[in-house]
Amino acid sequence: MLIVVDGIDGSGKSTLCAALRQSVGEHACRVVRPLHADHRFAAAVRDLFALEPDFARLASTETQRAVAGHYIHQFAERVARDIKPYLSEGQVVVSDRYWYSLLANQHAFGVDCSGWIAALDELPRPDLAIRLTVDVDTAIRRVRDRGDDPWYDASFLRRVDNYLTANSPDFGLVPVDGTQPVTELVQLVSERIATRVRL
Ligand SMILES: Nc1ncnc2c1ncn2[C@@H]1O[C@H](COP(=O)(O)OP(=O)(O)OP(=O)(O)O)[C@@H](O)[C@H]1O
Ligand SMILES: Cc1cn([C@H]2C[C@H](O)[C@@H](COP(=O)(O)O)O2)c(=O)[nH]c1=O
Repeated sequence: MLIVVDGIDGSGKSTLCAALRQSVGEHACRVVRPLHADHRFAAAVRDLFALEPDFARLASTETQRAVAGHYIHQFAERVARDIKPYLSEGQVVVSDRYWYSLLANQHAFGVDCSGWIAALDELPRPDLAIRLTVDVDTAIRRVRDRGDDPWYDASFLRRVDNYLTANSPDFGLVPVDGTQPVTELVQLVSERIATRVRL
């Protein structure tokens, strides 16, 4: 079974994924982060931001398209390596992000990746995909309280959020209030999983 937890940075994805693994049982459940950025690559991208503060506005450049292509190919490779074999073994795989937020991030940079959707839709379809909803200011405050210095600003995250909100029905992403206590989120997701298993 494939469970996807998506949402903007700071929405609580990693926290919920870890709690779900505890709830399902560590032996039967894997948490994967197929979009987690390669540190050297991410550092190089951040250097570009430092050199050119308007980088996000130069999104239609070949550089940003190349970054998008890198993330999409890396994602497909990680799905093949870290998700598919474990689904075949009957494990529960909980994916922290899926291609939904990948496309949302590219959209926020101004790169239209809608041409990729048909190919991405060939990858394993989640049995349940939720989008944790948290307002952008709360999300950024959470990231800072966590001790991180976000590389994006509120307007970037708002563009990501708007894309995810607008495309949730088409992507089959179920919105879930991410400000609820983690214990309640785990219970809610577990109930939805049970419903689907019965179907
Ligand atoms: N339901 C919640 N209520 C209150 N605080 C939460 C909740 N879930 C997570 N947090 C806190 O918010 C912060 C961000 O959570 P987390 O790291 O899980 O978000 P994330 O969506 O995985 O972020 P990123 O995409 O940046 O990795 C953490 O400090 C976490 O403890
Ligand atoms: C720097 C940078 C990042 N992204 C995307 C790639 C991923 O979807 C997220 C980062 O995910 P993480 O779990 O927080 O590591 O951001 C991008 O599309 N373009 C970029 O330049």
